[in-house]
Amino acid sequence: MEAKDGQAWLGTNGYGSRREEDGVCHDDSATPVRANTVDELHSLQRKPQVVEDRHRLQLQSISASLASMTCGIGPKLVNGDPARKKEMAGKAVTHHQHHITVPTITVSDSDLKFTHVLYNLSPSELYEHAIKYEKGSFITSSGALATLSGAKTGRSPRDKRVVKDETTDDLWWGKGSPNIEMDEQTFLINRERAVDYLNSLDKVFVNDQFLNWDPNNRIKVRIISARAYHSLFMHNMCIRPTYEELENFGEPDFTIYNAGQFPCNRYTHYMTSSTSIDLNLKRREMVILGTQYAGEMKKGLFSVMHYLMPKKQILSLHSGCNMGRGGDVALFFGLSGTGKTTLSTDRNRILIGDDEHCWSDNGISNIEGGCYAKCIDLSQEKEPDIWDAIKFGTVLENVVFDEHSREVDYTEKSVTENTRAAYPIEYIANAKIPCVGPHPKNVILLACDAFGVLPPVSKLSHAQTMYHFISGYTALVAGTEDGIKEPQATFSACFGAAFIMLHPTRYAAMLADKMNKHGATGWLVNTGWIGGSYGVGERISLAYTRKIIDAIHSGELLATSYKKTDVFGLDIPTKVEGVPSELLDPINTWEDKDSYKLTLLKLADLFKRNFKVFANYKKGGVSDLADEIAAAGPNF
Ligand SMILES: Nc1ncnc2c1ncn2[C@@H]1O[C@H](COP(=O)(O)OP(=O)(O)O)[C@@H](O)[C@H]1O
Ligand SMILES: C=C(OP(=O)(O)O)C(=O)O
Ligand SMILES: [Ca+2]
Ligand SMILES: [Mn+2]
Repeated sequence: MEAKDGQAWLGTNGYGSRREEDGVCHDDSATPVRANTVDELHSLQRKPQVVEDRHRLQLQSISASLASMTCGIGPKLVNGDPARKKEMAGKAVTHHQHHITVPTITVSDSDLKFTHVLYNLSPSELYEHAIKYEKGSFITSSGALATLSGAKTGRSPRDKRVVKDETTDDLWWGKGSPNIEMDEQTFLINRERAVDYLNSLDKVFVNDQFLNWDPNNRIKVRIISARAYHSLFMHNMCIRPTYEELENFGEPDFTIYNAGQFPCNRYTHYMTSSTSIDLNLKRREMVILGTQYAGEMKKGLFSVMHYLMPKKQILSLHSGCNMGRGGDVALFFGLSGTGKTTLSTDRNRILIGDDEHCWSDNGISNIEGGCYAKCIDLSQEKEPDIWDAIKFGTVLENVVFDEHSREVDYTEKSVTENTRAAYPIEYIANAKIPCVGPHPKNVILLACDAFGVLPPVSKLSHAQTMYHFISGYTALVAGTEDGIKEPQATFSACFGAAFIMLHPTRYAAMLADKMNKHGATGWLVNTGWIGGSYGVGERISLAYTRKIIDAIHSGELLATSYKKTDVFGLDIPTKVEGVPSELLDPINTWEDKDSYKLTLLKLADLFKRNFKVFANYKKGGVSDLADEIAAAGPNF
């Protein structure tokens, strides 16, 4: 390129302000930076945090949390990133080097080291830690943080243990219960293992946050973990304190020690694998060993709420919740994968929460501050709001993406089918903040029936609502890798047997009472198969299910005409706006009518057998209703 052309080019590309009178190019159009070295320049970039006494108090409180049970004194803690220490060396900037030391006679090497505390970091800081130190962390094309949860890509309910002592006598123990017992001593052994592991690290992440948007029944939780992924996940999923709230946080009501990278010791009593999730309600602590699946923390805290809230006559619910513009609230119960998150996230309604709620005398409140959506086969067209929520700050677990463009392929199951996105609830455009609402008008029970015999929608009597709530049915198709399989029926009491702490009838009695008092209507919606079981039929389209849900919300379905089905005795509408009427009765969509009847009876039999244990249960407060509820199940 010739000089002349070069000058002409210079003059038109935006650098026109360069002075060239003396023939020399001066690069002085802007004020120069006040720095003599690159390091000095970099130190200008970040505004230091103001040192306050609260840092010292927080460190003391965290040190107490991390104290070993045997020596009773917490580790030496330093606020801030260990990597910044070297950078700051020899500088006057000591704001990140606040530490606490307890005068002791050092008897072990671990007393000589410092552990850095990364306290309530921002998403930006957590991204940087994840990307720098945690293999498998990447920024996707939409700005989300892609992470890997390691060997476990789902929860491990068989490894959950609950300490049995005088405070937990009234829990649900024994057959069918999710609460596998453990003694206090074993809990302390696992706790010590987790604490030693965390203290052996250079740095730990600490989140101090809240649960429950009902200000009168809010609890303070502390999560101590070793991964930025875990800290960002909980930042998104719990309620984020304001600066002032954090300043006055004080001591937590409940603490999680997440040492998920480190296994439990299989020689320890009660251990049946290298994973253990241990809940101690008296100590108000949970220990996680041997699993990095982040959902374990979220659902672990949910178990705690299932214990604490009913004590205050507040019903804890494994349900999604949204509200119409006119203030009508709907609950969506259902087991994993049945549509709580998908259907509570609705363009035309305000989202209160996707998974965990409380129903008190004042109405509904979300327990969490975020949502945890399944991402498998996610599409922008079908689920635009969830799609748009997957942006900077969102944790994307176990997804597969293009190495170069970082576009996520949501159809890809090579890591797991349980791919997930965790995002703060305000990432959904029409979220209700604070996440509270009035008493529900509709209670929708979701079942993904892969047998394809339950109607797409039925209106439930009061007794039927209780029957199906206690049954907690869904049927999914087991692992895809072994080819086509029979649908697997699952019955999970209260649509959340893995999380409830008291006998199911206790929650059912409260639900019956509240629905009665506030005049809520129960519905059963099958988000699963039509036209045959898995392998023959197909899953009902999300578009049709949304039409059905719209008709429930609008009141259209209360006004329409109904007919009763055989066997299950369900009332099904003859017409739903926007849904072909022949779909509404499953017998119409099955080509092989004999096979339909056999499958229907088979499912009814599974329901009957499952319900036997509850039919005779007289202890929980619904005993007077027991016969009526049992009679509301299938008859054949
Ligand atoms: N008709 C339907 N209704 C609801 N969800 C459906 C339907 N068809 C397919 N799906 C898919 O099923 C999954 C439901 O999962 P999700 O809403 O996360 O369940 P939950 O929150 O109850 O665990 C989503 O991936 C959704 O796209
Ligand atoms: C996070 C979970 O909940 P869900 O699938 O109901 O969203 C889970 O069961 O691990
Ligand atoms: Ca969900
Ligand atoms: Mn859920």
